[in-house]
This record gives sequence, C-alpha cells and structure tokens, in this order.
Amino acid sequence: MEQNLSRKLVHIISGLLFVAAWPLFSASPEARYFASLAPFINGLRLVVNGLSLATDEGLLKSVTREGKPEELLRGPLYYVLILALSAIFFWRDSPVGLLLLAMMSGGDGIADIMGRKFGYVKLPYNQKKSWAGSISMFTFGFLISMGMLYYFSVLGYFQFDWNLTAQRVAVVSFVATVVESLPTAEQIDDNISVPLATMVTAYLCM
Ligand SMILES: C/C(=C\COP(=O)(O)O)CCC[C@H](C)CCC[C@H](C)CCCC(C)C
Ligand SMILES: Nc1ccn([C@@H]2O[C@H](COP(=O)(O)OP(=O)(O)O)[C@@H](O)[C@H]2O)c(=O)n1
Repeated sequence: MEQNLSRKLVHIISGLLFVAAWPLFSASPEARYFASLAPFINGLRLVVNGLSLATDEGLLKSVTREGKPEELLRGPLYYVLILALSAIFFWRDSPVGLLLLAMMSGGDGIADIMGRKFGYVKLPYNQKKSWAGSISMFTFGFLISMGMLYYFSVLGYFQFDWNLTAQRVAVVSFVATVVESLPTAEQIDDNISVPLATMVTAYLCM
C-alpha cells in the first residue's frame, strides 16, 4: 500500500477504534487512566524510536511521511497525546472528547485521502489544500461525529435532541474544517489545531 494512504488509514482507524472501545471499560473512576495507557505506551514507543534509541521499520513505514525517525516526535506523538488527554479529561462524561477525536482522526484523515485523490481545485487562501479535501472533512467529520454521539447515546451515556444536536455538530465540523484549511501548518500541527478548535467550539455549542 502507498505510504501516505497507509499512514492516513492508521490515523483514521486507531483514534476511532480507541473511542469506540471506551464503553468496554468498567464504571470505575480509574478506568479512564487505564484506557489512556494504550496511547501513552504508544507515545513511549514513538519517543524511543523518534530519538533513534530503537528502530522499528514497520512503525516508521506506517506512520511517517518520509521514513525519518524524528517525524515520530511530531504529528504521531501529538496524535497519541491528544487521544490520552481526551480519555483522561472527557472520557464518557462529555460529548466534547468524542467530537474532537472524530474530527481529528476521522475528518482530518479523510480530508487528506480525498484531497490527495480529487483535490485538483485548490482553496484560494491555501494552495496546499483543496475544496475536495475540505468538503470531505466537513461531510465525513459531521457524519462520524453524529455516529459517535449516536453510538454513545444508544449505550445510555447521553440523551440528545437530535435536530438541535445536528445543527450544533454542523457548526463544530465547520469550524474544525476552516481551521484545518488555513495555511498554518508551519506554525501549528493539524493534530493540535483541529482538536483544539473542535474542543473550544464544542464547549461553546454543545
Ligand atoms: C499516523 C498518525 C499520526 C500522524 O498524523 P499526521 O502527521 O499524518 O497528521 C497516527 C499514529 C497512531 C499511532 C502511532 C498508534 C496509535 C495506537 C492507539 C493509541 C491504540 C488504540 C487502541 C485501540 C483499541 C485500537
Ligand atoms: N483540506 C485539505 C486537506 C488535505 N488535502 C490534501 O492532503 C495533503 C496532505 O495534507 P496535510 O499536509 O495536512 O497532511 P499531512 O500529510 O501533513 O498529515 C495535502 O497536500 C493535500 O493534497 C487537501 O487537498 N485538502
């Protein structure tokens, strides 16, 4: 499989599976810390390989752009830290964590896959991003977020007025999409800006 595609599939699937697994944990107050061990241990693996204290070719191939160990200390490390912090701070008590992970893992990951494949028409303010990528991020980010909220509500964690929730999630997805599309990649990684923007908007809206 082409390296960019495999990296993005790892990006999409690992975060969404991680959140989807939260209901499997017990009601114990320590469950969130136990769950966050998975991303923390992966973070440790990224640091060890990123500092070249060990070399895991499979890890380099599946999560880096160019196969350089130091890349592990940026996007992938931020990503696993956001997974761990979301579990600790939001867990199953608030929809904010679900939304920020749905947008970072699902929305942003799909934007890259679709943007690379169909992104011929670039955004006027960012020649590195395209309408296809951003429209896909908004659409799939919205659908995945609604799916996550539905999944957790069926399991009894939340109750929503779905009409209102859909409008609020649309606003959250829109803000996350705009933030992802900005030409700020040199200053701030998308794995930080997208979850941060989603978190603030979701706090204000939900
Ligand atoms: C490729 C990744 C990030 C890079 O982002 P970008 O630079 O392309 O924007 C994701 C890296 C994921 C990682 C190293 C593995 C994460 C595993 C996860 C914590 C385990 C989840 C457990 C679950 C139950 C499957
Ligand atoms: N909104 C978006 C996002 C990404 N993309 C495409 O996806 C590629 C990678 O995006 P990126 O630089 O944010 O992703 P990383 O490879 O840095 O994780 C871009 O070069 C675009 O081709 C897009 O067309 N539109």
